[in-house]
Amino acid sequence: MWQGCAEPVKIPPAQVRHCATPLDSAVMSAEENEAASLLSTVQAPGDLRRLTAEQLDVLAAEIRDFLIAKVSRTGGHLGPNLGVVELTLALHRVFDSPKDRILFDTGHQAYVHKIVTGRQDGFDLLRRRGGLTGYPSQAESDHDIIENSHASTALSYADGLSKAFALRGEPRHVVAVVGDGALTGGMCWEALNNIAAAKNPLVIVVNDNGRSYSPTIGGLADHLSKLRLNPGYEKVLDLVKDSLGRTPLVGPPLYEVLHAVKKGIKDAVAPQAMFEDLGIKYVGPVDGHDREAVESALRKAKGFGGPVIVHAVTRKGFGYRPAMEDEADCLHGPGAFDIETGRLLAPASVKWTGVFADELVAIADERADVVGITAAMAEPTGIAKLMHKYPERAYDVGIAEQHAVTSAAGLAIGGLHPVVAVYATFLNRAFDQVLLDVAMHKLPVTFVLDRAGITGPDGPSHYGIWDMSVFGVVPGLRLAAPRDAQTVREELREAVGIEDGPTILRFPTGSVPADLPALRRVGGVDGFGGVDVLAEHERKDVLLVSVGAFAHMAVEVAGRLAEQGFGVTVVDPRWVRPVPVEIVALAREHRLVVTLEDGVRTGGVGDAVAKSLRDADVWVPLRDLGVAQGWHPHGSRNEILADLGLTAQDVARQVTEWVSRIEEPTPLTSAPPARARAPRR
Ligand SMILES: Cc1ncc(C[n+]2csc(CCOP(=O)(O)OP(=O)(O)O)c2C)c(N)n1
Ligand SMILES: CC(=O)[C@@H](O)[C@H](O)COP(=O)(O)O
Ligand SMILES: [Mg+2]
Repeated sequence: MWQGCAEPVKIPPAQVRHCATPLDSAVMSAEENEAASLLSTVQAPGDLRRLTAEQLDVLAAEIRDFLIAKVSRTGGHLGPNLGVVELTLALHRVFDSPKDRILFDTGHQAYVHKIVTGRQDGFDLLRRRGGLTGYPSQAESDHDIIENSHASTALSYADGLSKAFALRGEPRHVVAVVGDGALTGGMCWEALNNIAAAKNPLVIVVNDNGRSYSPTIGGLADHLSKLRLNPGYEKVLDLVKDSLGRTPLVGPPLYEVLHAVKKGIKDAVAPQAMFEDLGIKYVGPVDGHDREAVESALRKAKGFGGPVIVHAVTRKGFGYRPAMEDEADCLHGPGAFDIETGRLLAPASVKWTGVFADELVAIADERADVVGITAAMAEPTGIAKLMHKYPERAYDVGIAEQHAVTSAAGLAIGGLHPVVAVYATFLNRAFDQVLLDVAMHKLPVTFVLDRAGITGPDGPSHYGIWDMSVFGVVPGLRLAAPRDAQTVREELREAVGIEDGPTILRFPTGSVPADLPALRRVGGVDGFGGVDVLAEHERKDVLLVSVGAFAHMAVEVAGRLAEQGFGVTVVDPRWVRPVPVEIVALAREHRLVVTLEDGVRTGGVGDAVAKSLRDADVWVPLRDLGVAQGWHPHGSRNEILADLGLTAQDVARQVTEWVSRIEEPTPLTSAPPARARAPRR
């Protein structure tokens, strides 16, 4: 099985300058690059069609220079895009976008598409506020369609789009580029089943670089590697045809006989039966870095008149040695990096993920029943640390979150305690599995949601802001939001200690803040639960319920209000869903309750606390702060939080305004005051 990014295949001369030496400094500077003759002349796909083969080779090299120079500054998906330079040039030469529609699955590999569709100037602000998004964007270009960065959706879009064109009688081609990793997602197979049945013209380009982050797992990956390692069926047939064609008399009829038994030949030279048995023609495998070969395969597919797969074999990080030699993930999505070495520029720091990974391994040392599951993201989620120490107790299921959850249910039924680690946003697609396959069966499965809350550069489809609302409705599910490293360790242990239902732990992207010890803990039983008091004052004007990583901000807010004479009690519920009973008791002692969460307000912790107070007949006014419902643009995490008013300064100002509007309680000399009316929202 191919393990690295640096599989020994021929490197076209025009690309050699990035591979001459490990420290090859031939990469042009951004300024030189901008002056590059060919790249600056390409503003639309039509410009590609007037270039010669030699010019296109030089253009491919210039695009690689451009990608390395730009992404080294902004960070982004370098490896995937270096791998699709020739493929994308071929696509835009063979098909006529936007009349023909080119869809990119996941969309992280669409930088070259953006470069050749008039957006080179935007790369200085790639994934930054006001700049290009890291994925296709309809607002940026009518060449773009899928904005969702979640994998395995493109074939379903393509199925629908091709049906629409067929029904409307529009002679437009639909092309979907899907990675071998994305192909491990179940939706792809639901789509292939329908695509085969519909028989509409549809070109599926499998961009097979053998990797998601790490080498792609599973039977499909093995099948693709068999195809990769076999000479292309078409090449063999062409060879047979040529040689037989030159044989007088016997030749041509014999070729026809051979062609008639092509099934046998195919199985022999290119076992792609799986696709053909599905009713989808297969073309390839083709060297995805040989642009002319790719164009030839695409033209063949374009003219086929039905669903057809073009299997392109590429290399992630192609043409840039530090990426090709990066065993972890071929520089899949680095932050800013040094061009000479490929090493990240950001100083090392303790990340939330690392704290989780270390504690998971420590727990696994003590408990043989604890196992880990990742959906093709072992390194990014920290499961890799468990995988290295206990390879038999960590499972990479591919980009298959729904399967991951129900497989975890199976593991739990089998007597184990699975820890499923995914990014918060990706668990959305497995809601039904969490609800009915895990929770309804009261199974001990722990979900660890990394990148919870506003993440930033990846934009709205990556924001992990729905989990506390969506999973808060699951009966028997308990959800914790640690505030620092110490509470990650504590709450992870509490979670794996729960055997009668699912648990969720959620924490944001990036570096973990300093530990914030509690002044005291209220409630909690047998080492589980309890609400931590982080700050308090002799006055009890405001109960500030701070969720997870917002704790430091909340304590700063309390300090700001104390300067104005208002007393704020800051509490961290730790387990936020269901709402701890202690919160209701604490609310009774205050004049105003404010909740603060890195998640959508709708159905979030604030709404849940308000409901708890109502149910307990506690009529203290409550205001909730969190992420407004909507599609928030990309930017840095702090920029987006500031846009949402989620900064200490904004929160302090808002709380001051609210508490100032509530009359001070008058000493009880007459009938108890009428119920305080919650301020109009
Ligand atoms: C549902 C979902 N799960 C996980 C991810 C994270 N992710 C982004 S790219 C990627 C690997 C994709 O591999 P592949 O489709 O082969 O594309 P390549 O990067 O190799 O070009 C993963 C797992 C995602 N975007 N969507
Ligand atoms: C495309 C995708 O889904 C991932 O590559 C994602 O961009 C990774 O995000 P982080 O950089 O936060 O790990
Ligand atoms: Mg791949």
